[in-house]
Amino acid sequence: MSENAPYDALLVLSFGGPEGPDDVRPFLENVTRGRGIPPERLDEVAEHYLHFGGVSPINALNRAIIDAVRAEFDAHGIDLPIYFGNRNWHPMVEDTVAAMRDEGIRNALVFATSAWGGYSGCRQYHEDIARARQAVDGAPQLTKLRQFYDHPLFLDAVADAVRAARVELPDEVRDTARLVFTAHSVPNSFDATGGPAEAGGHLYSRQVAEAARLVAEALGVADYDLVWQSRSGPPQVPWLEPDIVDHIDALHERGTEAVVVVPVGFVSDHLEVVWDLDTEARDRAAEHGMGFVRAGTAGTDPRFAQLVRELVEEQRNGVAARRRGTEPLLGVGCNGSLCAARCCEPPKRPTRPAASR
Ligand SMILES: CC1=C(CCC(=O)O)c2cc3nc(cc4[nH]c(cc5[nH]c(cc1n2)c(C)c5CCC(=O)O)c(CCC(=O)O)c4C)C(CCC(=O)O)=C3C
Ligand SMILES: [Fe+2]
Repeated sequence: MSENAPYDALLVLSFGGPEGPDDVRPFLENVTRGRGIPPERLDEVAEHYLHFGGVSPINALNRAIIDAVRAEFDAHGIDLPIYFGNRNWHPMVEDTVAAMRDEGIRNALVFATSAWGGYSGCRQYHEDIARARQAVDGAPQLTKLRQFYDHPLFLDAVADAVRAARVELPDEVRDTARLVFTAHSVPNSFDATGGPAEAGGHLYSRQVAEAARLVAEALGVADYDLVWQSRSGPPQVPWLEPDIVDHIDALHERGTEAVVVVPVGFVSDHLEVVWDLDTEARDRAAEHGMGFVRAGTAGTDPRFAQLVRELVEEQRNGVAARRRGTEPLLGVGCNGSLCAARCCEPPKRPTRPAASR
């Protein structure tokens, strides 16, 4: 096939999540295989899923994003079929890529549901693409679209979600409520190797920090915090800190009366949002008598579908990239090739201490 063949489909590639109680354990095993996550942590996370009947909201949210992108494509005369595949749960990306081949797809674009660079948000999706192609004879060519952490449509959707959340706070604390951005923590060692080596590392945390700054700027807020959530690995392995729940304690100590929590690190209200924020962080704030609201995520905003269309048009038609930030912006790769040589190279995984085996 010619390198210049037109693109003939879009694959939406995501994390995946369980759809019932029996899925929870096998899903968690898929996520954490070879990752050095302690079994106690898995028991705890399984409980979080079971609390919601073993169903993660993530698959339904991704299907809603796909419906919105379909409508956006139709409105703009883009006739690409849209497929859905996941890293960790059904529809698994390997099965989706096989179906794409069977339906005659030769050269597809891939939108991964993470705005960020870094191992988990970018390189691991390249790896998923490579693994799926390896599993499927005659797999289509798959070109991953870029990171979008500073795209105006993403930042404006987040800023409007903050405005909408703030209104829900009681009048007395609305103006003084502290803006707290949060994103998924990662091991420090993974953050350190994020991005191309010559760019200085820490691509993920730098992009998250810049997105938070740009959203705060759009809101006219000078003073805000950026914290992390959903840490998992063994306690002796350092991850990005502070944790959101510890931070709520710290803010309470300082006399903060209310918080607006902004999950800028996530595209949709999946389990890490509805458990770690809407349950754990909210309960802690309530214990302190603090006001608490949580902003929505960008995935349900109509601008999110426009963003996906713009990324497709950049790749398909050479339309210029729109962005507000200045951190390195990568993420494009064909058939699982990395953004740059050794980009986001994963350090050796921490192994579990002998005593816990
Ligand atoms: C940076 C990042 C994103 C954002 C970028 C992106 O969106 O891609 C993200 C998203 C998500 N993480 C998710 C779920 C989980 N992440 C886990 C574990 C881990 N995440 C990590 C990082 C990230 N994760 C890391 C470094 C680990 C340790 C294991 C490893 O080194 O790989 C575990 C294992 C159990 C535990 O929590 O310990 C689960 C269940 C879900 C789905 C939720 C649902 O089902 O609704 C989503 C969208
Ligand atoms: Fe995660």
